[in-house]
Amino acid sequence: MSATTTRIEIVAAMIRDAEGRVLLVRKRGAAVFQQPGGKRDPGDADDLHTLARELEEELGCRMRREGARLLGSFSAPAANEPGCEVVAVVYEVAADGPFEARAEIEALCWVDPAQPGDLPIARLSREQLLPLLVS
Ligand SMILES: Nc1nc2c([nH]c(=O)n2[C@@H]2O[C@H](COP(=O)(O)OP(=O)(O)OP(=O)(O)O)[C@@H](O)[C@H]2O)c(=O)[nH]1
Repeated sequence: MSATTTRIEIVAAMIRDAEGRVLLVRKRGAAVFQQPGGKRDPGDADDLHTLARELEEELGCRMRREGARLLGSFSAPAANEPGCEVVAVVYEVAADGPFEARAEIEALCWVDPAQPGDLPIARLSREQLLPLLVS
């Protein structure tokens, strides 16, 4: 990416179920699935606050701050904004469901990180985040 590439900075979540599958979401009108999360708001106290707010808005679930694990910062070409780069601070977190598609989320799915198959998945998730969970 060049120095002039527009960066989209987000906080993103890896949420796993009892079988180890990872929760992905697809925004309305988008072609690919990606991690739940989103951009920071000025009123957010910290990144976990951003994440809890986004997860509640998008999925109606309650994130647990305790046990949150910072996985790192990752970047890739943005899924929905041509020519932009997404830079994501990513946490593995637990959340209490039920999980349902809300607000701008049209669909959600649980994916085996070792075998995502041919589901359309954003590059950040497919190339960098899902592989972190494969031992
Ligand atoms: N949330 C999220 N965004 C991602 C991921 N991968 C990726 O390329 N992106 C890009 O980053 C953009 C972030 O926008 P967003 O829609 O999640 O942010 P937001 O909820 O704050 O939206 P808003 O701008 O409508 O308030 C997405 O449109 C997408 O192009 C990902 O794993 N999670």
